[in-house]
Amino acid sequence: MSHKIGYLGPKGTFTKVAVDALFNGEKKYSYTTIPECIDAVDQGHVTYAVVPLENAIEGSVNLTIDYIIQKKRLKIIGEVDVPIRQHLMVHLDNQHNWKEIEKVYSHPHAIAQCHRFLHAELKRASVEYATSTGAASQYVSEHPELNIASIGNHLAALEYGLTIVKKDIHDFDNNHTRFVILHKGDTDHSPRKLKVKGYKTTLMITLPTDHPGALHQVLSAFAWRGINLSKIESRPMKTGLGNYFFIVDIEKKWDDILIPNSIAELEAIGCSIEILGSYPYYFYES
Ligand SMILES: O=C(O)C(=O)Cc1ccccc1
Repeated sequence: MSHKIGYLGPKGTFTKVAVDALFNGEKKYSYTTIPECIDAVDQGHVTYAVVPLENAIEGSVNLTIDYIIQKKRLKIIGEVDVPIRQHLMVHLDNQHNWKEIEKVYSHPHAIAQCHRFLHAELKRASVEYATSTGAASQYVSEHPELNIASIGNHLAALEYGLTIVKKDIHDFDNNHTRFVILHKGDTDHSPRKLKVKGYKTTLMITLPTDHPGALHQVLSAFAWRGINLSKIESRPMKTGLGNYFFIVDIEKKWDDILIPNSIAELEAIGCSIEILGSYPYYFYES
């Protein structure tokens, strides 16, 4: 059976690279923004959505985390970590005057990954944020009369017929992004192309306000059970300055003993816990 999969599009985005690596022969639907992708799963227009979650240089994609948390019925059911190479591209008509580019278009994370390059080589250019690197590249292809460039991957250049004028402009070599598959509920029937590398469980933990040392107790509940954490991050609750929740990634598949017991221990001190998913992460192969 073929499934419908939504992704952050249009053509030529990094998310499209991730979705093509994960799924074979499924129907893929492009959405312009991350919230639109997530809504499409929530409302049943697609069965799965693939969205970026975290970048090695820029950190979390807050829009994704905050929006998943609002739509708590969705679960993370898989993850792939994709290497990210950023290139500067222009319309063919502008390939010889790219050093005089006036505006650079891209997704905010792509811009953030190339700050040093932009500061050193394109000081006079202003930055224009787009919903994705694909959307930025499409805009550049449609406006040959403007002296503008986009930042994106080589597929975007191919898809939109743009010329890459400077390759590998990301500031740090080890540039990777985690993409996650979201689904309503835990049952997952779609076949994946990639081999499983390991398992993670992602929790959202809200601390009690009247309990000194609560974060320390959260960490020790996992530590004394020998459970490894691969990420801990605080996000504002949006209820006032100083109110946070924590996103914790555990390097472990859901089990019937260790994880439930650590959660019970944390609930006993007044923490509230949401399970955002317990899922395999895959080896990336292009
Ligand atoms: O805009 C894209 O192509 C995306 O898929 C989001 C993104 C942007 C920068 C790095 C990784 C993912």
